[in-house]
Amino acid sequence: MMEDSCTPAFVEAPFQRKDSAHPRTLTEEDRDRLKKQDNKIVSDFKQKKLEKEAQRNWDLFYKRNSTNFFKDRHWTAREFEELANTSQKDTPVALLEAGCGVGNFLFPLLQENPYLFIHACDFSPRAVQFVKDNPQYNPDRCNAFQCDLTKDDLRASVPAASVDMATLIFVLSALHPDTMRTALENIHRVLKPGGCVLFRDYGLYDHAMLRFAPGHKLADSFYVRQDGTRAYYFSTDELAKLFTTAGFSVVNNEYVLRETVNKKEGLCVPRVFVQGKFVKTGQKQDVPGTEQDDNGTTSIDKGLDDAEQHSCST
Ligand SMILES: C[S@@+](CC[C@H](N)C(=O)[O-])C[C@H]1O[C@@H](n2cnc3c(N)ncnc32)[C@H](O)[C@@H]1O
Repeated sequence: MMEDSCTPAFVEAPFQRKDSAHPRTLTEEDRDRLKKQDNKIVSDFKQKKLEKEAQRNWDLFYKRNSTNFFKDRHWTAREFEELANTSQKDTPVALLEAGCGVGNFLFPLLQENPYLFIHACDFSPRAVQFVKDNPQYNPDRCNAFQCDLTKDDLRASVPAASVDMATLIFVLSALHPDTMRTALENIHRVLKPGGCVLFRDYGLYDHAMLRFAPGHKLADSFYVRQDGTRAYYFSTDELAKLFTTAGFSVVNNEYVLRETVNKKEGLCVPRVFVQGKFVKTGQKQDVPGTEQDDNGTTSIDKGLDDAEQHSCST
């Protein structure tokens, strides 16, 4: 199985995979934590403020951390065979990295696969500037631009139906659930017919989700970190529904279980991620009840610090 440079050591967790049923068995303690989170939901007023300040909070995140927070993701070509450099490919492949951050995904990939051209966007202007300032940034192979996936039409920077693949790596979880479909439809417009989205993000009952203290829950599966950035924890079923309603068909969609080492506490923690491949079909389905209900804030016990709350080192 895949190994990642940003995690010193991990082993695949000994959990069972059962179709679309969730693979993790919750303990009494887990259930208790989830119940306590429900006792203190973030107020509507604060929720609206978080939505309004989403861009600012991510920009401040990059102001604090610059390019030092996320480590380069060297695992992606191993996890997604579509990204691998195969000798049969001699024509350029266009890729959109939606929510590119400071380029931890795109620079290793550009190095690995010489046939790729990457359009890379993020709604943090600071993150985009870090990408452009990277010595590896080459405008002949990369087009970095600022964009809010939920508001700005991607076609202003990427020709319609021109992209072979799009990647969403720990990005959709940062959006408010009500805006996820809009973001997917936006990506749909720039994909070629038959083009695909390669997806990896936080999964339901991930360790970080269970560790949120009361006062951090915004809605079902949706939380706010200490720094004001938000995180949604997906089930594979709702992910399938979301992509289907936005005009994609499901090729792969599964939970990925990992154990990561928390160096600070010397602990091995169970992580749950979701990984999938979704292909553009062109037909959108209106599934009733797609929209999430909106409910309306330190962490249980000692709580998680910023690094742990953002941890996605897989
Ligand atoms: C966890 S980072 C992932 C970055 C990158 N994909 C990687 O793998 O390193 C999530 C990124 O999503 C971006 N983001 C959040 N909401 C967004 C939105 N509405 N439009 C565009 N980017 C957004 C954030 O600025 C942040 O850089």
